[in-house]
Amino acid sequence: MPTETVEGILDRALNGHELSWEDGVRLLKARSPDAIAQIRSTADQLRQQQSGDVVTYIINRNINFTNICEQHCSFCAFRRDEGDEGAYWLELEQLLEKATDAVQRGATELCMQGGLNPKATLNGSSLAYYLRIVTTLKDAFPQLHLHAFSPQEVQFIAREDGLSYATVIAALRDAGVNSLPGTAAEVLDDDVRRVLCPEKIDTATWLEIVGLAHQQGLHTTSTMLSGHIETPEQQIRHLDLLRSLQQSSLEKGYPGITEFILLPFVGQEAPKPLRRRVGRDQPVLADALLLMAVARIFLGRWITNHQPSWVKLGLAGATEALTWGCNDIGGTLMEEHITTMAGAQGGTCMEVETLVGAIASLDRPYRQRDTLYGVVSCEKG
Ligand SMILES: C[S@@+](CC[C@H](N)C(=O)[O-])C[C@H]1O[C@@H](n2cnc3c(N)ncnc32)[C@H](O)[C@@H]1O
Ligand SMILES: Nc1c(NC[C@H](O)[C@H](O)[C@H](O)CO)[nH]c(=O)[nH]c1=O
Ligand SMILES: N[C@@H](Cc1ccc(O)cc1)C(=O)O
Ligand code: SF4
Repeated sequence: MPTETVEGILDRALNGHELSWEDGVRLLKARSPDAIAQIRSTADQLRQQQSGDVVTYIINRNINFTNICEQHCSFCAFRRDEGDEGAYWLELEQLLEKATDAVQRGATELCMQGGLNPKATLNGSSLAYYLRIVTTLKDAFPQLHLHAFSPQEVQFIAREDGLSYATVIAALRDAGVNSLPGTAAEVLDDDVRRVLCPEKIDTATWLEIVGLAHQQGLHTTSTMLSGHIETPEQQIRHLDLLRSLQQSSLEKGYPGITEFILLPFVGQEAPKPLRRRVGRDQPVLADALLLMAVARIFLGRWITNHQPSWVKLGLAGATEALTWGCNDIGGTLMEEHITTMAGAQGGTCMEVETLVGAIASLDRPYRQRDTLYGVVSCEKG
């Protein structure tokens, strides 16, 4: 059978057909400027059909409560051993101060994740320690959305305390966690994971924990760490797994994945072996843009919110991504450590005026959203 043209594949996508893995790989391997322009234009049309012209943003704050981590992911410049220079572990009062400041600045969300610190326990329990963080913040700010703890952190707590994933997720939820970040996905391919994050949960476990979070009534986001050793085939396999997981969660009437965020690898200060192997310090914008466009086309109606990372691509790069299928510019973040420590150039904080200015520069309307893409009322409180 002759291979279908890129145009043929894009036509099918525009007509609402689901693309196969082969179709996706074909698109990602396109090299001619014409084909790439067609992919961009299709992603932009689908963005328009699926989420309209409005570009959303969120007022949120990152809090990374510790960088002490027992794992050694080969891309991670954030982690430290206890006692290392730069190792930190925030007290509850410091978390409360940061949350108070965030609320005063209009935040609706705290995005919280950290290192995997076996000493972070309360009465010998890792879960009790995490629950105390959650209840402390929620008691002070019940209205604040806690978007917290990656599937890897859920597995860490479960392992430390000998509990099931479902028990951990339910306890976090009952204490006030409102949704889970879909980090630790990296590339959902166990060959890639053996090199990138050999100590992390495997592909099946990531999918299991995110599926369980949905089953327990929590939305999650989804991410991909791109631009290191992975192949186009592995990138599409990752998107395919996200799409199937979303189909299965929504079919059962569970909440699902709210958005897809591409996280291009920043190598500058990353540990030397991977940095040398990848051979570049900053992401290649053109590669990230093409992948974001293909993600919009491939995920189709199943995941309709797409966010670039201004931390990793810079605000100009993230703004350009809004014309390659993205419909959200992300959060104000207020602070960012993980990729900034890896040498990211995009900055650590954005003012609302800066984000909406970037959106307006494309003549697109903007709107503040909450974590689940709901409307945030204009009243300031
Ligand atoms: C640092 S972890 C924090 C939560 C938890 N320790 C975990 O690994 O799930 C959050 C995510 O940051 C991203 N990240 C870390 N280092 C990065 C780098 N050098 N470039 C781009 N993204 C990075 C990875 O995708 C990782 O899953
Ligand atoms: N928090 C980081 C993001 N994006 C996440 C959003 O800000 C937000 O938490 C999510 O959309 C849920 O509402 N992207 C990064 O590259 N780095 C971050 O630290
Ligand atoms: N994935 C997180 C955001 C995030 C991404 C990259 C990071 O380094 C940190 C946080 C989310 O779901 O919102
Ligand atoms: S990515 Fe997360 S688990 Fe891996 S070393 Fe960094 S902080 Fe630890």
